Amino acid sequence: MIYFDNSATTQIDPSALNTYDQVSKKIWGNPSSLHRFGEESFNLLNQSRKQIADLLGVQPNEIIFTSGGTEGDNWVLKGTAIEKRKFGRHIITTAVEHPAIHNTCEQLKQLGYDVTYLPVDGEGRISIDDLKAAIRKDTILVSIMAVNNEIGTIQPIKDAAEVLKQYPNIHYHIDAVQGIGKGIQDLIMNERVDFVTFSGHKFHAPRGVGFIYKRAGKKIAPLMIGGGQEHNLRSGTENLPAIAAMARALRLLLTDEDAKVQKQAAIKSAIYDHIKNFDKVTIFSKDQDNFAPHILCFSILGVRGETIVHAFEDHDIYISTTSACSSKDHVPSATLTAMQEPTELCTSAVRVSLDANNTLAEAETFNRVFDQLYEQFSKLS
Ligand SMILES: Cc1ncc(COP(=O)(O)O)c(C=O)c1O
Repeated sequence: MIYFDNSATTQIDPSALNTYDQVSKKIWGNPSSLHRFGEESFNLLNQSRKQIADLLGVQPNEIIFTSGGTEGDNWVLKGTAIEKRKFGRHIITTAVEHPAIHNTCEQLKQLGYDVTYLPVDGEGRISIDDLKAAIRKDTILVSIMAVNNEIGTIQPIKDAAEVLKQYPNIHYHIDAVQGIGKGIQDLIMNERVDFVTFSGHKFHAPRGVGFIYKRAGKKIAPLMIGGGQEHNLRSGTENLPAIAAMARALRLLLTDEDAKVQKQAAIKSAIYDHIKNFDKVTIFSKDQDNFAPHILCFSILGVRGETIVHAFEDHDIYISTTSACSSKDHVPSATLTAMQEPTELCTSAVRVSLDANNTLAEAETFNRVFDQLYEQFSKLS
C-alpha cells in the first residue's frame, strides 16, 4: 500500500507506541496523586514537557498539553475572547483556516464578537497590507495558520509578526498543525508569536493528544475547568502515556529534519513534474519554497474528487479529497473557493500529503497509476 494521506493522520511510530505501552503498564499513577506512584507520573509528565520545550527552544512552563489541534485552536480563540472581552471584541483570521478556527470564529460571532476573514490571492496567501488595514483599536487576536492543510500554502507569518510588533496587546496565534517538522520552525516560533497549536497525530504520536505553546505572561481563560491540572489552565487527568509518546515522536520528527524535508520535496516534485503535463490537470500547490514540501493538491477537469480518491484506492494508493474533515460532506474545498477557483475545479480537487516515510519509488508507482487512470477518465468524459 502507498499511504499519501499524512495530512489527515499519520501512522503511530513503533517506538512512540512502545513508549505508550510501557508507560501505560508501568507508570500509570495519576500525576496529581501524593504518593510515590503519583510522583513518578508527575516527574515523567514534566520530563516530557521539558523535552518538547527544549526541542522548540522555549521554556517548559510555556507548553500546555491538550487533546489535539481542534482543542488547541478552540482554546486560544475562546480563551482570548473571554480573557480580553473588556478590551475589545474584534478577531482577525484568514479565509482559508481549518474548521477548528473558522467554525469557532463563527460561534464567537454569534456571541457578539466581530471577525475579519482576510482574503487570499491565487496561491491561497493573505496580503500583509490587508492585515494592516484590518487591525482596529478593539482587535484582540490575530490567528493565522502556518501551512494550509488543503493546498500547502505557507502564510507570511513572520511578516505578520513584524506588523504585530507595533501592537503588543493583540494576541498572535499560529495554527502549526500542518507546519511542524516541515522546515519552518524558525518562522513558527518567531519572537512575536504568543500562542501556537500543535497536534500529535500529525507527526506519528497517538490520536487525542497535542499541546499549545503559550508565551509566558500571556493570558487566556481556561476552556476546561475542573481539578486545576496544567497550572489551572487545562483541567483533566493528563493522558500521560500519550504525552510521553508524543514527546518521543516529536524528537524523532525533528531529528535530521532538513534531510527529511528535502526528501518530501523531491517526492512532491516528482509527482508535480509528471502530472503538470496533462491538459486536464490543474495543480494548486506550487513547487516552490513558499509552499510546504508535503502537500500537493490538484484536480482533473470533469472528474469528481471522490472518484479520483476511490480510483487510486483500487490500486492500494491512499489520497484524499482536500481535507479529511470535509471529505465525507461533499463540500467543495474551502481554500480553493476562497481562492475563487471555479466550482468544477473545487469539487474535483484531491490532496496528496507526504511524510518522511514515503519514497521516490512510491511517487513513480503513483505516476504510473495516474497515467492509467487519466486515460480511463478521458474515455469516460
Ligand atoms: C491546520 C489544521 N488545524 C487543526 C486541525 C485539527 O487537528 P486535530 O485533528 O488534532 O483536532 C487540523 C487537522 O487536520 C489541521 O490540518
